[in-house]
Order: sequence, then structure tokens, then C-alpha cells
Amino acid sequence: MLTLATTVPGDPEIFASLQGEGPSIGRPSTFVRLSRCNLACQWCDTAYTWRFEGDNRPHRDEAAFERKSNQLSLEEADVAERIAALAPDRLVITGGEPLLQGAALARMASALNDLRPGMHIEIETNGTVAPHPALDPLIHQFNVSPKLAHSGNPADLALIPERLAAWAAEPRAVFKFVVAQQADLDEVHALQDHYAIPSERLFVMPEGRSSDVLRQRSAWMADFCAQSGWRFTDRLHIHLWGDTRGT
Ligand SMILES: Nc1nc2[nH]cc(C(=O)O)c2c(=O)[nH]1
Ligand code: SF4
Ligand SMILES: [Mg+2]
Repeated sequence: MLTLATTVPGDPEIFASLQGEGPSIGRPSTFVRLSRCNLACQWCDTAYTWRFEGDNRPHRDEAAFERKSNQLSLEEADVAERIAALAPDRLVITGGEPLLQGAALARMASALNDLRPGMHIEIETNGTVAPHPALDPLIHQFNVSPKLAHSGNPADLALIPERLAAWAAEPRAVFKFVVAQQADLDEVHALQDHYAIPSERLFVMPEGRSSDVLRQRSAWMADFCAQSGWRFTDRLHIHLWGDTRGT
């Protein structure tokens, strides 16, 4: 079984859209959003995947979500069929932290391979969890987003040295750092130096849930990228559809 997020109660968050972030930005892709996360970012835009009633870890909105209406369990084969029924030939698995459900994801991805051979599969991950050995060979791209101090997570939970070293050595992994203020860039620099992350696989992305905030931060981040050689990614889906589920 896989535990998914919902768009509305009873409806799993499986939808066709455009990849809004990172190296595949603009590509038509089907998205599957899994529930549950091992971190708690104070600016998380999908707190409905983890901040259930009784979870008092700090979050900017302080919202507490009812578990029953925001989580849904489906068989792996059912998820694969729903993905295969949609048009895109690419899949983005996100969350929450999808690698927490690695074994079930491996079963789903191999069922999908039977229904729609050759589909390109990306995983959005916070970089703290190793991919399950059965899942790893089925994935084409890992979009790894290690969380900086401004996320509010303790560094010993968010930045796991052996994991970061493994991602840095993995050619299928691109790093995507969420940045809100100029000081965050110093932290990215330190991580790049320490783990020898090639600039070609290093993206910075503005934190923001509205076009206004993204534009404001993009302006100074883009200038910085042009000087440093890092890559820049916007959040295309926010400009197109705003901060809404299922887009
Ligand atoms: N269109 C679209 N692109 C995305 N790329 C990463 C997303 C995420 O929530 O992880 C996301 C998302 O939620 N929507
Ligand atoms: S790691 Fe991602 S899903 Fe988890 S709390 Fe942070 S932003 Fe949200
Ligand atoms: Mg998102």
C-alpha cells in the first residue's frame, strides 16, 4: 500500500501538470504526491502531508490538518493504473518525503513499467533517506533538496553527511536549494565546497508561495547565479496556477 496526499477528501493527489521546478521545468508530467515527511520545514507549502492534529512542530501557518481527510491509502497497482491513464510520459513522485515509502514505490514503479514501458521517473526528495535498493534502479532523476537553517529543522536531522556525500557522487541527482535570504547563499556555498557538488548539478530556487514573493527574490538570486555559475530555477506552477493542490 502507498499513503498518498489528497486534493479533496477521498481523491488522491495524482494529476497531470508541467514540472514547475528544476532541470525538467516546463515538461508535461504526471505528479503523485505521497503523504508523510520526516522533516518539518516552517515554510513548507505541503504541510497537509505531515502536520496532522497533535503535531506541534513549528510551522508558519500553524495549521493542523485532519489526517482522515488528507491521507489516502491505495494499492500500488491502483496507483500505477491511474498514472498510466494520464497523458504525460514522465512521472514526478513528490510529497512529503516519498523515499519513506521506498519499497512500496518500487512495486508501483515496476507495475507502471509493465503498463507504460519507458516512462521517465523523477523523485523530489529532501535528501535525508537512501533510496530503497529495489527502487533505485527504476529512477532516472533525483531532485534533492537539502534543507538549510531557515527551514527550522535541526541540522542533524536535515543534513546527513553520508547521504549528502552519496547524492553528490550520484550523477542522477541534482541539488535544489530553497533560498529565502542572501545569507542562505553562504550556507549553500559551504555545502558545495564540503561535498564537492558540481555547479552543473546545483540549482537555487526562491522560497515563495506567490508570484510577487518569487519575483522579488528571483531578481537578486538570478544576479548571484550569473556571477557564481550556479543554476537558477523558478517555481513555474506558482506563476501559472498559484499555491493550490493538484497543480
Ligand atoms: N507543477 C508542479 N511542479 C512541481 N515540482 C515539484 C513540486 C513539488 O511539490 O515537489 C511540484 C508541484 O507541486 N507542482
Ligand atoms: S522536507 Fe519538503 S515536505 Fe517535508 S516539511 Fe520540508 S518542504 Fe515540507
Ligand atoms: Mg510543491
